[in-house]
Amino acid sequence: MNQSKEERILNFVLQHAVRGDPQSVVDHIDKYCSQKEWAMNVGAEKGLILDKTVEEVKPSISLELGTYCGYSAVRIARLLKPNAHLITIEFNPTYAAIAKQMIEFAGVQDKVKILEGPAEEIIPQLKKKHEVETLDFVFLDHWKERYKPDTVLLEECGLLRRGTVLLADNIICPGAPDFLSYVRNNNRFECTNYLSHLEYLKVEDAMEKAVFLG
Ligand SMILES: Cn1cnc(CNC(=O)c2cc(-c3ccc(F)cc3)cc(O)c2O)c1
Ligand SMILES: [Mg+2]
Repeated sequence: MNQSKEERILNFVLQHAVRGDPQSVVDHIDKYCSQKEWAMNVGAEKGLILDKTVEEVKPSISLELGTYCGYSAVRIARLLKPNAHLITIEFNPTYAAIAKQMIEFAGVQDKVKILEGPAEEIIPQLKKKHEVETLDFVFLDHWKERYKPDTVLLEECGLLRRGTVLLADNIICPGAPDFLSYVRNNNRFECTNYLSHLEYLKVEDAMEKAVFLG
């Protein structure tokens, strides 16, 4: 049976990256996806914006929406302080299985919990089932039309606190217009735009940081 693109990315990492070295895993995914096959990882350029935000927030508990192959989960986990954790939600079971192997190869499995299913079903379970109080950092990188409804759901579930930082990928391409107008016109969010480029291409893209003011 033919391999999927995501399996080819994973196999390239398993064969060429250094086991237990998250930076090596990130670098090899970027090498494969820039030279062989494009894939929707946040990539190195926007990845630096993600890194700077994680380093600034120093989150104890982070949530990622949209795991895909685990690139940004590994990217975030490599910067987390001891005893800090990342919960990452992936709807697609095939992607989740690839990401699990990627995260384990990188050696960050003790910092990352992958939850499979629709974010709108899992978010309401985070407090009771996954012992989350409030979130320090949220990276939105799943279906773009879900950014706004899932942000509203996070607030309704009491998962945001004063200072919770949301960082959203793909604000220009593919775009998340309803999310952007929601957070920018809502006086309970302080927004900052970071102009960048779509992963592995010269196409313009941007990330939006939205700090919840409580
Ligand atoms: C199927 N699926 C499972 N998860 C998701 C959520 N992610 C995206 O949709 C996504 C898409 C693109 C993109 C695709 C085609 C194109 F021409 C330009 C950009 C880039 C990204 O960084 C993304 O995060 C989609
Ligand atoms: Mg993205």
